[in-house]
Amino acid sequence: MSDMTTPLAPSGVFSVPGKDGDPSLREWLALLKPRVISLVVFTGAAGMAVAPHWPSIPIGLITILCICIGAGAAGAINMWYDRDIDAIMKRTVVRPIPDGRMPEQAALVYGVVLSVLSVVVLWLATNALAAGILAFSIFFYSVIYTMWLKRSTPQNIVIGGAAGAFPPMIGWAASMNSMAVLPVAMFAIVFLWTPPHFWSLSLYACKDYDKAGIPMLPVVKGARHTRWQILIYTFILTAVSLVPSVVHEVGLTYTIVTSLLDLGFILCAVRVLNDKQDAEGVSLTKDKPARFAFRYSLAYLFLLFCGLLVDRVLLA
Ligand code: HEM
Ligand SMILES: CC(C)=CCC/C(C)=C/CC/C(C)=C/COP(=O)(O)OP(=O)(O)O
Repeated sequence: MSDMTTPLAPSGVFSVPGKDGDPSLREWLALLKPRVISLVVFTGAAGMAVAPHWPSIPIGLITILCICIGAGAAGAINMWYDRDIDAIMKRTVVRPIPDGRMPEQAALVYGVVLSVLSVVVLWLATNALAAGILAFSIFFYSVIYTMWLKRSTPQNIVIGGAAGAFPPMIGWAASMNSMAVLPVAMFAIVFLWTPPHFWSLSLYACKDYDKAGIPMLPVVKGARHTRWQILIYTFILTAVSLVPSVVHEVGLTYTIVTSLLDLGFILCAVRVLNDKQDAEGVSLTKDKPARFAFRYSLAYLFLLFCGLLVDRVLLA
């Protein structure tokens, strides 16, 4: 267990320029966490598409681009602030800043400029509501989660998960310039999905987080506690995932697809709970059920939103 009383702060020791001169396009792209934001952007596009009225195709594309750039910019600010801990963890040491391929100030300027650009363009192209939620999500992820919660509480993900849950509301607001039950339900689904998504990964990345002094749940409360929390949140998620059906915003297709996905997620969480490897309170890094649950979480969210799209758009 780590001493959580003195969270690490960025030290400024990585202010070296890129190894081979200026960073290449590859480094600039890597700062945007492209793989992670692909799913974030998909949920945002889904929020826009399930709304009763669509914006024109150019405005729709600009909205998707702004969510993409805004989420990526928040990721760049996250990587700038986390450069000290990213240099300690095996999973993140290859990132452009700790690897010395990206000057740290350049990453910060890039993140801030792209954040402002994405919000202003979205405002001009759509409305203040959509732009305001995007601005709040960027602030929430880069300041509230990254600079505060991540290093100070094991509940970091539970609260910080809100940042990644806003894109469906941004998409809907871009289409409608108003809010409704369905986008709020989509927010709640992503919000409640985040703990089982992340805690599954944190079970097998626990040593890294411990080494970096980050109070992730398995580091502070142990693996058994985390396994129970994954199961509890999975149950809550499965209940909330059916809210769109209960409020008659979707039909049988979504309900069937989501019920099957829910069943699979519960089975994953039960397997994670029953994993005996840490019965002595020690978590090993080769946690196969947790690795599977993490991958399943990604498929779950993608397919659930596909179900929603099929139900609301194709079969409407
Ligand atoms: C605070 C909330 C979240 C945390 C702390 C979190 C954490 C993580 C971490 C640590 C990884 C591994 C990334 C890597 O190895 O570079 C990851 C992967 C991923 N996350 Fe999350 N996540 C969160 C929310 C989300 C949300 C809201 C989405 C999408 C809606 C998402 C989608 C993904 C995807 C697609 C990957 C896989 C990336 C790959 O294949 O490399 N995450 N997440
Ligand atoms: C529109 C908008 C701003 C959306 C935000 C999107 C968002 C919150 C994505 C979160 C995804 C993510 C990789 C979190 C990891 O945080 P981490 O820093 O704990 O993970 P790390 O250790 O891999 O850096």
